[in-house]
Amino acid sequence: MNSPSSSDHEPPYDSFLLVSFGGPEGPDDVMPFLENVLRGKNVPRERMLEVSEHYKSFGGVSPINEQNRQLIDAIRAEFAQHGIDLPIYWGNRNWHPLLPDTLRQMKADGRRRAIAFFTSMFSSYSGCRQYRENIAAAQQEVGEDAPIVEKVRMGFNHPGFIEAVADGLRQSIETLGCAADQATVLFTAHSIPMGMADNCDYVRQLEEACRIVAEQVGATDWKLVYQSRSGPPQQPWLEPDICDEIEAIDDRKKLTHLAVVPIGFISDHMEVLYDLDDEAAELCDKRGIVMSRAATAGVHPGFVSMIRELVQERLGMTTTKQALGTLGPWHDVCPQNCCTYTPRRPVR
Ligand SMILES: C=CC1=C(C)c2cc3[nH]c(cc4nc(cc5[nH]c(cc1n2)c(C)c5CCC(=O)O)C(CCC(=O)O)=C4C)c(C)c3C=C
Ligand SMILES: [Fe+2]
Ligand SMILES: [Fe+2]
Repeated sequence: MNSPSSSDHEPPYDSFLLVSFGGPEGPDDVMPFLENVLRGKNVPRERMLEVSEHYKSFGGVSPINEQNRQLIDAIRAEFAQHGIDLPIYWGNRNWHPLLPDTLRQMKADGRRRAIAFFTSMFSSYSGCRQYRENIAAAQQEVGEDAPIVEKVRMGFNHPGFIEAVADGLRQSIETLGCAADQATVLFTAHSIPMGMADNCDYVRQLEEACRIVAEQVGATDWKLVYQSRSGPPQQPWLEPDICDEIEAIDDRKKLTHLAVVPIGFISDHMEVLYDLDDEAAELCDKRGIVMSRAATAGVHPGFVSMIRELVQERLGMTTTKQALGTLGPWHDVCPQNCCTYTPRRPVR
């Protein structure tokens, strides 16, 4: 699915592909989008309808597509500034522009081999293997001479991503008006089923990124929590949920100031706006807790420069691979068993 970065038989890289999740752009898109997201996943129909209401309360428009357009503009400027001459394409898993259409266009434009960036900073089935499967399916659909697509390594511990998250947290703590070592900090990421978490380094990478950010900012009271769980109650997913944790801390020691850092998401899409800015904020309000939600990486210059540096690595324009902390630069090419998903039987 993701062949080695260079070989005598392969054409040179001639394009860049942003691979993302996609989101509805109007009320009529919401249900077909959610059908796409949840195909093959053990998620109750009631949860799908509940999430559809979140989207509909925002006019059926997810901000994710506009955020990706802005990211593409920023990447284009960054590439130009650093002499990277690659046309940029964009394809999604769940909504237009869909990957098969993008690969078809790339083939028509004569593109033969692309460097891809997935909008997921942490390894999981959803953020790694499923995207590679989506690309393989799109290549099949396009047929002979579909472009080869090779992803850059995961950037969870790259200094550019860490800088973007750390800046968001610093700003949040400033808004709260307390010292970094006085703030309670909850880093949050998308919950996933244990059957997915067991087969990838999602939690290990998240814990490491949170630790590095907290250390850079000087935050000592921090914890990684999860949000946006979609499974049936009997199925184990990663815990604790952010709202449960807020209640537990508040019951234990009367929480006054809380910084919430959506480290698991690169932009302010629906799961951030609804689950954090509405639900978690409402809970904090009810309990008299002052909450500040940190900005996501978005188009932070550090984040955009990280994408450019990861591309430069693949182009052979640099021999240095930057990574903070203890895990080192992640693999360029996913091993055979990378990020598999074997759903666990529900506990009865
Ligand atoms: C079994 C796992 C998951 C289910 C079920 C699930 C449902 C679900 N997700 C969204 C919307 C988004 N999810 C996003 C990221 C994301 N989702 C999962 C897992 C499940 N989601 C993971 C592991 C991740 C992080 C990695 C990734 O794929 O990005 C995002 C953000 C995507 C981005 O590019 O930033 C969105 C949006 C919905 C609506 C949904 C259905 C109930
Ligand atoms: Fe999701
Ligand atoms: Fe992987």
